[in-house]
Amino acid sequence: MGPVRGLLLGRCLACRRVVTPSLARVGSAVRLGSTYIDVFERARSPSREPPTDDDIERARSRYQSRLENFKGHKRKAELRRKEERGERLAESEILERKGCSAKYTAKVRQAEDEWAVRAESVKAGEIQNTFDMLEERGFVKDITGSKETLRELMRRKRIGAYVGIDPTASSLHIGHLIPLMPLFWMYLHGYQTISLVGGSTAKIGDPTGRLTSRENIAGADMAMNMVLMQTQLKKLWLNVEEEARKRGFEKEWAWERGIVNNNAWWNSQPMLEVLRLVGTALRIGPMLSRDTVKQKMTKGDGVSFAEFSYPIMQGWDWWKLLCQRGVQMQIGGSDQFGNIVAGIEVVKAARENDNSPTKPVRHDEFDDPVGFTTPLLTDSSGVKFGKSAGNAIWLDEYKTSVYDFYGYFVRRPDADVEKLLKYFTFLPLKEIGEVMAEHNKDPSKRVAQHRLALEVATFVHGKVKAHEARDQHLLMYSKPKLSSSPEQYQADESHPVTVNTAPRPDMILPESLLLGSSIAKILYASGLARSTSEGHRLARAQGAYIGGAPGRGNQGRAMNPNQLDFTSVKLWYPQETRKYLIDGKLLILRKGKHNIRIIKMVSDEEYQESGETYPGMPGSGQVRKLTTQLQKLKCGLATASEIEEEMAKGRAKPDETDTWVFPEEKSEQQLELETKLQEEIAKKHQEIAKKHQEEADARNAQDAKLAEELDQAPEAFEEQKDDKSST
Ligand SMILES: Nc1ncnc2c1ncn2[C@@H]1O[C@H](COP(=O)(O)OP(=O)(O)OP(=O)(O)O)[C@@H](O)[C@H]1O
Ligand SMILES: N[C@@H](Cc1ccc(O)cc1)C(=O)O
Repeated sequence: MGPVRGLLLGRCLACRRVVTPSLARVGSAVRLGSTYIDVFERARSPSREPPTDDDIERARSRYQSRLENFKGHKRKAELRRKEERGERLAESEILERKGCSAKYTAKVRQAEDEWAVRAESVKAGEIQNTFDMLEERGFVKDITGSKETLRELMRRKRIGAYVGIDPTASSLHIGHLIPLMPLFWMYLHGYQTISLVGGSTAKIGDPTGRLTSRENIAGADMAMNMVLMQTQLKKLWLNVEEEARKRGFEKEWAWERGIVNNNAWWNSQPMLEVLRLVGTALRIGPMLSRDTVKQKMTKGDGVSFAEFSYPIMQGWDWWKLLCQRGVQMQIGGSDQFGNIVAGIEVVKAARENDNSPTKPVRHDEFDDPVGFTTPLLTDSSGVKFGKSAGNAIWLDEYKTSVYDFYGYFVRRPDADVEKLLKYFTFLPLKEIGEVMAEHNKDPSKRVAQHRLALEVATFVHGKVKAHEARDQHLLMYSKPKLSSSPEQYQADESHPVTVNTAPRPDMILPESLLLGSSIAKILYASGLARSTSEGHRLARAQGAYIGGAPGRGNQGRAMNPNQLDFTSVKLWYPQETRKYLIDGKLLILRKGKHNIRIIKMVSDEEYQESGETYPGMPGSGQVRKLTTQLQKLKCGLATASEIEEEMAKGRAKPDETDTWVFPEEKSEQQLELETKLQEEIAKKHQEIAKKHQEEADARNAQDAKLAEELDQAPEAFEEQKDDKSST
């Protein structure tokens, strides 16, 4: 009350007049909250200019904010005392203490209240515990602690969870979906969820379950894998949103999903910090006795120090995610159990040794890190599906076509199909039961397999491609009964590029183009612009982006493959592009959100040998051919019909050397020339038609004249005829 009393009672907040002690005394009922009004009223004096309404309003708001400030201080002190007593602070209280905006804090508080209501409903058995749902669907194999603690934790807290994947290949595969699906389900039930791309861990390579070390991946390939994988994850997350809409999940403000790359911390991580926080606590003995280490040391090619440290790196990721995003849970395939257990040790050690005031505090067992693993998806011979085993079914349609992807699921045996429906689809269990009942009436129809294939293909590749694949399969194996009309496909295709319709992102382009041409030409060649001039416009309007930031110095230092932020493309000199090359050979361009090109630079000879061509390639012929045809037509060297015939031939059998990377996209110049040619042809046709008409008119006129003359003098006509025939 002290400082406030001084402020408020010392001076009237409206007229700024000093309030004398006697005035303050008059307001004996003066209390915080009414102070201003009382003091102000009493400060009014006929000898002074009375304050205006504006003065009063200003004073009122000044008073209000001081009051709030005061209340804030009081509240912060209260929270500090609560923390000192060792009591748990809610997330909103922590934010309040940190001085976060009142609006945001209020939202967090509301989310907490909603979660508390939900937790009570789960306790009362009105809502299913999310853990039970995951277990029912078969996602839980091993748990790191007691099942009851995990259930209770998931009931009480809107915890954060993550799944990590190393970008050691250019695509995800269906094996990855197994630990990702419970993460997606948790998102749909309101938890905070993160998918992590292990840009740094991939450089070391997880030795789990291997006898030989992973091969080093070149910087450019790693950067390409990271971009492709992040793009795929983004696509999956957007399709999860779509599933949520479809299945009636109502999205709340507190739902959180994200993709992070562990480069974000490893790129600037002092080794000393890791050694100090966790290195001192972890014991070599138990680490050496881990199965992976023992197996690889005795039966494989030995264990490098880096491989030995891999679980610590993975655990450090968890610690970082716990500090930054409150991620308390890790999910992985069953081969990850050892790494998850090691991660728990790392997190505990780091928490113990970290002295920073902002570290996540442990109050009880519900603050401990927890994890569970999912079963492994294996092929018919029991081998884990994965890139190392070489049996992966990829999510990238250019590595496994949508048709083959669909086919894989259609071929699943009857005995597995129900389990797979639970793993891979968002269908409620009741609906899965109905599908199975229908299937069991006549298993030869493979109703459940088709449903499974359609659901997964829709989730991964989008509705249009999934239905196309389904229809192709039905056509192949049974009498077609297509339920999806072509209009359905067109409806989606008429949209601009979306995650599910984006063209193939990786391509090659020759060195001479990438290092010797304007960025506008490169945008055109990569299919991101429809012409060089559109490329110009895009660059000028900064509507296209390039991966990373330029290297320093005139020569252009190769870009750091780990820094995959995007910078707006500008109209720079051709030699500037070099600065954006990753590892001297990879260029990443983007237009809009989803239209990405990962361009590998190859020598001109290599490009020529590949037989590829790109829009705007010198001598690729389209524009030249059209110009020649136009000139021929104008100079009368060819007739309109001949040109038309030639054009029709070109359409019916496209010249092999004319196959463009994105043939559906014609350049503006080409379109313009085509239009001109069409106009010219039409003009020629018109001219010919007009000439024919004139000739016909002339002939008709002559005939009419003759007929008239004949009418008048038939004999004369006969004579004329006779004359003609005699000559
Ligand atoms: N076939 C699978 N079944 C279930 N989970 C899998 C499968 N394949 C990978 N995972 C899980 O996906 C996550 C990422 O796996 P990872 O990056 O090691 O891919 P991978 O294809 O298994 O690699 P590799 O075959 O080279 O070991 C891990 O949690 C892993 O357990
Ligand atoms: N080690 C995991 C990937 C991973 C990487 C980093 C993490 O923080 C978590 C998981 C695997 O290879 O399957």
